[in-house]
Amino acid sequence: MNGERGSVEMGRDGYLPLFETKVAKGRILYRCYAASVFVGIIFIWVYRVVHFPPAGAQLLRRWAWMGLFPSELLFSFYWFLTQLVRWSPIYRYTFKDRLSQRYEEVLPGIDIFVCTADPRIEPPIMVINTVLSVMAYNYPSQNLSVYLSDDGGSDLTFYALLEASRFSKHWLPFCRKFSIEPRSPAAYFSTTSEPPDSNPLMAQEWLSIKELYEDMKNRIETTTRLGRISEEIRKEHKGFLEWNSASTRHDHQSIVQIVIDGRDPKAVDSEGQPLPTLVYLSREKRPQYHHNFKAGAMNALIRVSSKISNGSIILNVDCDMYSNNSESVRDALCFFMDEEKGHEIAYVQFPQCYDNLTRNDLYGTCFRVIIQVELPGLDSNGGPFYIGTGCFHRRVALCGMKYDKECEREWKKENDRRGRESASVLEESCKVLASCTYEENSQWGKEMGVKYDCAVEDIITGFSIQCRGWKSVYVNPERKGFLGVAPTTLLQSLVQHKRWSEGHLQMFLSRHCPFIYGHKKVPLKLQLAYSIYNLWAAYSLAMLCYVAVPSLCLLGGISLFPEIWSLWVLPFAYVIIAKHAYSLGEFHWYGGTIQGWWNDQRIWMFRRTTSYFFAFLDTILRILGFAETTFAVTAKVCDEDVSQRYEQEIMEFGSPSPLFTISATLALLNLFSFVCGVKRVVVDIQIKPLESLVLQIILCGVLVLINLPVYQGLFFRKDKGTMPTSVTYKSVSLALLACSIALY
Ligand SMILES: O=c1ccn([C@@H]2O[C@H](COP(=O)(O)OP(=O)(O)O[C@H]3O[C@H](CO)[C@@H](O)[C@H](O)[C@H]3O)[C@@H](O)[C@H]2O)c(=O)[nH]1
Ligand SMILES: [Mn+2]
Repeated sequence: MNGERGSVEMGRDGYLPLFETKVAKGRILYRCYAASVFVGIIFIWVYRVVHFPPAGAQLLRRWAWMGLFPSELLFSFYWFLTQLVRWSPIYRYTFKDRLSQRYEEVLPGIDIFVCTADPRIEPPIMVINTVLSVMAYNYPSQNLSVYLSDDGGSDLTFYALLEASRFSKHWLPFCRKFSIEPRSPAAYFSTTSEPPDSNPLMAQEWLSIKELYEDMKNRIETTTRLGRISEEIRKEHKGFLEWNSASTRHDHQSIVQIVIDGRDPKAVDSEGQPLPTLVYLSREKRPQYHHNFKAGAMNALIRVSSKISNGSIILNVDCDMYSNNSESVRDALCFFMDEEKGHEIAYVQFPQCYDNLTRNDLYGTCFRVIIQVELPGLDSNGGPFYIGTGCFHRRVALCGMKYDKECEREWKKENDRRGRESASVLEESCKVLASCTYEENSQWGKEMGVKYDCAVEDIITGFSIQCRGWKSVYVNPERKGFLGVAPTTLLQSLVQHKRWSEGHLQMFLSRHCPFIYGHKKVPLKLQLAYSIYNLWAAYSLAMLCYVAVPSLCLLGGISLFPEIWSLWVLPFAYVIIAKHAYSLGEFHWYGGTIQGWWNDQRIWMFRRTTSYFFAFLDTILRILGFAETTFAVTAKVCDEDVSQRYEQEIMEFGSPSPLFTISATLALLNLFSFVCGVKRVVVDIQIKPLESLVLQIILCGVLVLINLPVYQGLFFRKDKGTMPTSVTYKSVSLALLACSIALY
């Protein structure tokens, strides 16, 4: 995987940098390939122009041509952009031993934000596992503060956090003593299910800590199932008084509870070592105020934390993204504290990885190629984007400050930042900072903090930081920094992509468009790289055209591609084969299976024809004022049988959704066309027209192959995850309708 180490950067004047950057190898070969494909693409364009059906020709054929050609142009543009990020990817490596030699005594304060929104689909036990994993970083506890933002405003989550604070007194020493990984108890006990025999001392403690954990887990899960906090528990902490009978998720005052006050000399673990500060925050919610989803939560966190601990580095994780590597903080600091380049870095992004992936990754969630090629490519083009989780920020940059060469950070002054106010006074004053009215007539959500009014608040925020002159870096250490929960059903995955592609398109069409907002502020190649993702939704039209038009024309015997014996076939064949062979090679090189690649192709087709298409429509509607930005939170739990099918890599349809109707209709349409095309070959044996339809028959055949799971879901499966009958009826009728229109 790390075969791509190229030139090594050396420090000048004996100065040893805290990180190094290596350029990917084998680029010459790659560039030759890219150039040859490019030539092929040009030939395809020429073919399309030269063979444009003349005015007298079939009208349908002209129309189809006018659909295909722009689609091909769009695909070519997309291909061109994706080559830009492959041109010279770079990889970063850190020197943590140098960091601790130079800076161990003056390490900066780190504030860690964990966001949760709904205790039903983000179970409190999962949330606190993430909290515990970040409390247990290999980092001085007095410099670490963990904030849990609960947009669900749930006393169940608060209760779980209290339990976690007690458990942490034993968990943190255990992690420290035996240097275990990962430090989320759930993840640790699932990877290490037996006490290690090699170390009898550890085995003893392992058993007792496991028992403590299981007890806590049972208590939390019982309470969560019950759905309310018993009177006895209520008496245990003053915090519960913040919930009264009138408060609901969408209507309650701000709640700030400093569960562990790191300044308190009594806040120590079972070995007398200090504990990190731990804060529960649920910002005020009122029906008449828009809460701006996760962006709103982040901004409340930024303000509240500035009052309590004011760490100069902020780490932000989603509630399912536990820390899988206790060294990540130090990895990130190697960038920020590097004497030569550190002062210009605004954020350090880790990839978003998952711990519940199956071997062939049916829903293509792991983004293998994006994580291992495109993000390193973005890094070399001007900096990766901020992807909302697993990202370390410099506080001032996140708050809206412009990069300024003059203002290099003095890390040494950081440590005497703590105020003397008591915890309860702090709690009261923080409530104001987390209130609905605080942001009225302010720059929050605009020039300060995380930006509002975009479904991908993270991307747009990161981009504006880059436009203010800051750099960002991407780091993907051997041991993954963070692991989360990937969606386990097709619908969840498609809905997530709808949100993303919609947000991206929204960004492209807003004043934050990379080409406008970024003009002269970031390199052109970075603007182009953002457009790859910004235009996801727009490519849906090209894809829809390509999966429907040639098949429909096949039914009517209308030819859209060169005859099989013509030389014009060559560029088509070359481009298609070379592109896919390369993509398969790339996928495999970075550890994917062949089946995984095939699944990936399928899911991209689904996304483009459904999620991105709906995102496109919704964006247009929103611009016209008919729809609002929403944020459908991805579920992190599912039923037993759903998760079993997920493990077996059986595609989950289950619930009726217009997204499924589209993909099923397209799948059936291709099936009918393919059958009809093959019938022409076998029964009619008309050689001449056949020759001009061969490419269409092949295309259609490939589409049928890739859609096999859809036919299974429509007709052959009996389990609960099959296609709902309503979808089957709708799609069959729609496909038949389309076919009959094409035939007559
Ligand atoms: O009103 C809200 C909605 C969501 N969240 C939290 O935001 C996080 C991300 O939500 P999730 O449903 O898991 O979305 P994903 O699609 O997995 O999230 C990715 O994409 C989002 C933007 O679309 C980013 O905000 C996320 O950080 C990024 O991981 C979760 O921790 C939620 O609890 C809130 O705090 N408040
Ligand atoms: Mn998520």
